[in-house]
Amino acid sequence: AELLRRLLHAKRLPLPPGPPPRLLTGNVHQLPESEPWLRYAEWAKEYGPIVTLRLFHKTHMILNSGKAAMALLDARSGIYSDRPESWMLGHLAGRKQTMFALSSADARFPTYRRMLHAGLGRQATGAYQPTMERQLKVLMRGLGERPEAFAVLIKTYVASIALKISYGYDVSTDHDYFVNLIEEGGRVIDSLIQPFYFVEVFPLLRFTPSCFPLAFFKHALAKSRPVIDAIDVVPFDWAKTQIESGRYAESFFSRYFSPEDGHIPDAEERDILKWTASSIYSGGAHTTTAAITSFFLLMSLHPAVQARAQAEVEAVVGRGRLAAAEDQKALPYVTAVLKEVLRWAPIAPLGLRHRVTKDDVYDGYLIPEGTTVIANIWAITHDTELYPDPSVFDPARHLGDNPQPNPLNFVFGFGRRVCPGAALAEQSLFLAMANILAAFNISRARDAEGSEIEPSVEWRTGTVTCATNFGCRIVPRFPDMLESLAV
Ligand code: HEM
Repeated sequence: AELLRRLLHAKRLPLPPGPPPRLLTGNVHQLPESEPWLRYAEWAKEYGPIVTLRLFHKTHMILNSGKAAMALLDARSGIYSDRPESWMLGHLAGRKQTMFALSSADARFPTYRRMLHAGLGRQATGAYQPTMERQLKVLMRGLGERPEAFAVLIKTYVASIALKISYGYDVSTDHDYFVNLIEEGGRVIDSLIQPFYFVEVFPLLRFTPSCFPLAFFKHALAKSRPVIDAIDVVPFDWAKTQIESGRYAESFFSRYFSPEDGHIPDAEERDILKWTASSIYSGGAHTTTAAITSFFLLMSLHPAVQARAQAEVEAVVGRGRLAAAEDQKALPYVTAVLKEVLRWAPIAPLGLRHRVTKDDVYDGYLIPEGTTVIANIWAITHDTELYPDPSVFDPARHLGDNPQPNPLNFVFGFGRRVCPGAALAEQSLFLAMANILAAFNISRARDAEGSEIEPSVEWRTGTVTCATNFGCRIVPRFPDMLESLAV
């Protein structure tokens, strides 16, 4: 009765405030084309930590404080863990059952999460150490030989780990067939999300003939579908053939396709395996690549931080071996660098969208069922109450008796949808950062006269953001150290 009373009362409560919408289109005209998280954070100063936007008839709420995000997405995750529907990508492009889009009400949801937890959680990541170490050596030798190619070397390092863990596949070169295939598919998916398609607002448009003026989305789909489908199907078929031939490496795929108890997966189980295995690359590749790229940028800009971290690695690990996951506890400053990189430049600044499945009330405001809820992770990690002087890059804020809140609790998302790859990401980032610090000096790029160039960084706008268009100088500290890294 109390709940009913609360809900009836709730219907009369106001929505959290936001910029005034237009009659039909709502706030569509105010949405910024680039780095929207900055504008949302500005609006929060004017309207409060939760900002309501209306996009045509759909209500969106942006959570701009850690307090609101944790109170709703973590503490009430039972009703805040669904995903909003996407007609274009989910229904029409056939990606409704990817890990990222799957409804939390779907019977498969707990199975997906359980499988990824078992395959990527803290316990499992230890088994991937040899793979990571091998790829790390390839990365470090590559940086020694062609430092100017650092962006592509980072991408290959991350892709190699993801494809080995997911399918047991070895990436051969910087221009690997699988990597190119999945990257191309990812670009096409982005192109289906970025432009605005009317079918998202008027789903009935999906029944119109292709020649109908507003049905141009059908042409985009017809061109994209084969490229998108290949992302999940081609690696799946490859791994299946390997297992059937008896020559395969242990992987997430082999563990479920050919389990120790000899169980033969049925069609439903194979479909589940297809989507979960492919989410490892799709979820892990661009994110981890972007984080290592930010690390290079930030080290080039902050030589004192770099020198302190290098001294720590040298004192604990020395020069005779690579830093391993077990060293992390003894390397608090390097760990603080990792946290600060992800705080200063959160990789998924707006996370992934959640959907509320029941009317809710927070701080005197109504959050109606069906609302799309977005955590502005960038605003949270730049909240002056949590992180004084948030624009200053200072790893020391994470050290001492009173460290500032651990940003890893925000940057990987929230509640039942929290990133299942967080432990793996942390480990591969730690290994890359500690070992690169041990072996290289990173500084600003230089012009022809040898003067340092101030980088003019651009941040790509998308689900995953990444620093682009900057150069840096990467010089081996001890050349003989790289020579000893036989793969
Ligand atoms: C620095 C690296 C990474 C960052 C910053 C990151 C961040 C995130 C965020 C913010 C979400 C959305 C959570 C939410 O909805 O609240 C997410 C989801 C996800 N991430 Fe990550 N991630 C990273 C690395 C990885 C890795 C390495 C993998 C896999 C190997 C991975 C797989 C996934 C998957 C499958 C989801 C979807 C979960 C779901 O919808 O239930 N991520 N990640």
